[in-house]
Amino acid sequence: MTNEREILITEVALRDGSHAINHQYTVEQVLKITKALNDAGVPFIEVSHGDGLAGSSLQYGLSRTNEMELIEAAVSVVDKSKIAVLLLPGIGTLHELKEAANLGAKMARIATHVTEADVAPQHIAYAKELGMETVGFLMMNHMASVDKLVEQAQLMESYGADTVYVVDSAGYLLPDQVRERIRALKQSVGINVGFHGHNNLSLAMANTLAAIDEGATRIDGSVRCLGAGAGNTQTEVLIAVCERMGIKTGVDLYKMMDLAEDIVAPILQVPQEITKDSLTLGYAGVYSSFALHAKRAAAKFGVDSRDILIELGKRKVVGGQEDMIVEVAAEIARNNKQVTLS
Ligand SMILES: CC[C@H](O)CC(=O)C(=O)O
Ligand SMILES: [Mn+2]
Repeated sequence: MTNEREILITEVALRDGSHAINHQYTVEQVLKITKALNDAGVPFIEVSHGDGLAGSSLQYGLSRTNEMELIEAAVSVVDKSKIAVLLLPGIGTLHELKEAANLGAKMARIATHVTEADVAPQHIAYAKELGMETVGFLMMNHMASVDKLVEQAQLMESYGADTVYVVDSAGYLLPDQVRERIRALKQSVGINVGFHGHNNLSLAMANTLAAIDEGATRIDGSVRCLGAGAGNTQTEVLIAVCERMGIKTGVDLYKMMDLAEDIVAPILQVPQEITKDSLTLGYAGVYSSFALHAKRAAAKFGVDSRDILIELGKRKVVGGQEDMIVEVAAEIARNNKQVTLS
């Protein structure tokens, strides 16, 4: 790998990490974590419901605290870092985008399924109008060919996105696949290229390093790994690895380690690790945020959650189709019963 690289980290524990704690963040926790991230020098801190602005619902999980209160709290303690928000068109609307911008959010990450960038132009244009930096966040990246990805990234660029991300929502991609994708984007778009990994196959760090090596400069990390499924690339570890490799992040390693150990670890109800469910997500190519829903459906219908996830992978279910989880669980339970009876 070449040295003298510089990357800008977006910390996602206060958004993707919200999945890991059932969207139970309090204002006090957000204040403490954001202040520590700001002091450590993290450039961007994303704060939203795990499924983006307005995600709080029975379908996606109810937030304990209104996310606008969390955004306001985060903004109140930063003097260096910028607060980012995630928005999935169809879940969040221009209304929430405006509210977040009015509270002081400076970056809007507009997330679409990897083949559906064309639902984003209105949101990207409005975020720009509100003076925000914009990101086109192409989720479930493994579900499109490299050519399709390039086409969709070019659409994001044409809508005015400042950055386009390869989002490995399922933690399914292998390092060579990440390389191929980032390389193709670097050759075909003129905007920043970013990478967001999930650790379901224990490849988040390897994939992130492959992305950086191919020229990705916007990188997502999550302190103590807090994120959907097995979590994201662990920020404090990434900082240490980047220091060893001569890649500049501008983030203070000791401060990040202290934040992880003293503030974030005690919030976790269970340690963030690769469980049989998160491993199955990565193996089957399923949306990381489906893990907890599948676990609940498995308990309700008395079936193995891995069978549900494997079936969801076969059906190529995407974000927004959470209702399919219960349907699949019920179907597996019916089939199991028939086998027992026959
Ligand atoms: C539902 C939004 C999703 O969690 C966004 C994301 O982080 C991903 O696709 O990995
Ligand atoms: Mn994610």
